[in-house]
Amino acid sequence: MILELKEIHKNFGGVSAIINTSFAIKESEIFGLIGPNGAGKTTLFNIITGNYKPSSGEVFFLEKKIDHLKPHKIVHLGIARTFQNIRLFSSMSVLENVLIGFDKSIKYSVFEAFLHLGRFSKAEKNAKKAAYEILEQLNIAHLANEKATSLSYGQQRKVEIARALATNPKLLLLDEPAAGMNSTESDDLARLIFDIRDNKKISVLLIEHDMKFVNKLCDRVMVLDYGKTIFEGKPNDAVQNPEVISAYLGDFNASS
Ligand SMILES: Nc1ncnc2c1ncn2[C@@H]1O[C@H](COP(=O)(O)OP(=O)(O)OP(=O)(O)O)[C@@H](O)[C@H]1O
Repeated sequence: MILELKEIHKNFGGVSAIINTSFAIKESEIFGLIGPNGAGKTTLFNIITGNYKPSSGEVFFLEKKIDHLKPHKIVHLGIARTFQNIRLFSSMSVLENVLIGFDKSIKYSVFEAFLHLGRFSKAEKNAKKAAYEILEQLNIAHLANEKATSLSYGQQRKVEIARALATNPKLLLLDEPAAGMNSTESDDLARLIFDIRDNKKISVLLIEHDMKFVNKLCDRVMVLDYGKTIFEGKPNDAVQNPEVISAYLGDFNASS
């Protein structure tokens, strides 16, 4: 297992956002987290990335217990994420936004950086080359010098994914990656996620409301409702499960 959550509870004051949730993701799996607004999906992401501590329960990444670690340590171990609301640096170019992801792998002294010497310029050159390779894989290398926030919504989401990939993750967490995309963009994104999984052997955990996207992409899904797990299994079975339909999918089934 690449990731394992055991009996997670999370309370915010009087609100139980997550109630006794356990699940595990296998290596090279694409796993979907779905459920209505406020179900606790983003809270689970924040627990996995170390932004929230669970009230109780444990999180293991590649068999190592990580629920007590700070977010930057967890990035170093190999978990990267994107956000529901895109978080790019507006004054920076696409390339510069992606280069931020490489910080953890660049080792040089402040003195070397100041003089643009030795390891600094070598590390900088290597990081730029690797950033271009990622941008090429995502078909946005031609936009490297554009201001990140001048791009279309779909392209900005790709820049966020590029920045996450720059940290060289083993597990990628995507929070509503297809939100706001048209069907051509979301088909393109699905191909990209398959490509990341197949060629880079990165496991993917994603939150998504677009059930067609989830059906196409995910090996397994977990459905949350008010912090409780109401289903875990194949997406095709989820859409036929009565509890899932009444909690979440009524509209989806009626419209498809
Ligand atoms: N920092 C916080 N402080 C207090 N309550 C919080 C906090 N973060 C989340 N919650 C509460 O926890 C519950 C779960 O919220 P969460 O954002 O995880 O849901 P979600 O499934 O990601 O919803 P959405 O699909 O709208 O993003 C909600 O009741 C929310 O108000």
